[in-house]
Amino acid sequence: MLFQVEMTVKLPPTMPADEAAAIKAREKEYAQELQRQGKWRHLWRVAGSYANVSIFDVRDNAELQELVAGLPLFPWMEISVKPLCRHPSSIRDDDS
Ligand SMILES: O=C(O)C[C@H]1C=CC(=O)O1
Repeated sequence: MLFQVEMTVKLPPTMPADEAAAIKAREKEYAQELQRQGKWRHLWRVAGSYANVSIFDVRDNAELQELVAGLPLFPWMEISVKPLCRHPSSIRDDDS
């Protein structure tokens, strides 16, 4: 199942820089591992903001919840999710 996930990161300005850097490093490792596994299919920065638009390819809603809740930055994110299905005019083979 494909989902569009939008994540906006809101770290408190009072968080010490080294703590923020450590969380971001763990986040990067986690995100890259899910990309290698094919579960996090696309990851795009929303220009001009600390936000991304992502496409997840997961078994079901429960797996999406598990993966997203496991993000090291999860406690400081606003997240919105939209379920996707194949567009009838798409010419891409990997859209479903
Ligand atoms: O930077 C972000 O958009 C937040 C998060 C998503 C992947 C990652 O490495 O960090």
